Amino acid sequence: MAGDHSRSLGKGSAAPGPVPEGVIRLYSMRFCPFAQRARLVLRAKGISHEVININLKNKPDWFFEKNPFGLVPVLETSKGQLIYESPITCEYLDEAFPGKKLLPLDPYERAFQKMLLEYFSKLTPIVFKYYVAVRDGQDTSALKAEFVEKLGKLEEMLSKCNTVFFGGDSISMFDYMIWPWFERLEAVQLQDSLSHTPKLRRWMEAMKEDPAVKATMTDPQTYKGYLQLYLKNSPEACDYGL
Ligand SMILES: N[C@@H](CCC(=O)N[C@@H](CSCC(=O)c1ccc([N+](=O)[O-])cc1)C(=O)NCC(=O)O)C(=O)O
Repeated sequence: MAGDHSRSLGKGSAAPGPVPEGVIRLYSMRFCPFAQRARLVLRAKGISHEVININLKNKPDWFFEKNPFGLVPVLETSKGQLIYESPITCEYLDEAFPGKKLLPLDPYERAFQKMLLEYFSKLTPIVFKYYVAVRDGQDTSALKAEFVEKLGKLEEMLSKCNTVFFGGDSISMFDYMIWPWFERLEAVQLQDSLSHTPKLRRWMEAMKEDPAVKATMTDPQTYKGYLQLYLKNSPEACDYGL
């Protein structure tokens, strides 16, 4: 069965067959933060799954039949149903499978997590832009200031929660939704942005203890190696380190 660390499928590869009964398939890429969201939820809920990695710099034609936008993550069920867009894949997994519910059951708490996620979605492009600017030797001070300011608001939100995690004293969906970007801060040289956010630092330490987080963790050096190739559009990027 294809796993999290399998080589990616590229142009010319045979399309995978139907998904076996009792399993869900994730189309992923080892270094994608959006796909990592789905991998975290699959692990946290103990869902039996297989992973097919896609070479995003040399995509197979058949992949566009899985997602017309050609992006990972995508879920495929044994009934041939396809689900994409990372928050939608994660909510689907939470609803369709038994076990611990990661989204709160209370309608306001659910809405709160979704509002936080909407806010967080404004931070993710800055991380990527910052890394590109560093690589190109550009002045990064404005991007850094914008990131620090937005992180400060997230710190305030966590402070108001008055708990270790955003949804209480145990991990919930929003924590998993944002973790992949925190894991990459060192690789993109933004870790010092956390110097004025003690609550977020404590949250990160607590996150690192979670089994799903541990199982999907990649070291900063490997991320750096991947990002350098990805930004050069190298077809080797997605298989970096294998
Ligand atoms: N809304 C979608 C977005 C999904 C998405 O964009 N996926 C990238 C793969 S991730 C690209 C990547 O490696 C990367 C690395 C670092 C950072 N960062 O540090 O912020 C961001 C992205 C992709 O498939 N791309 C394929 C394509 O663009 O053709 C969702 O929520 O599902």
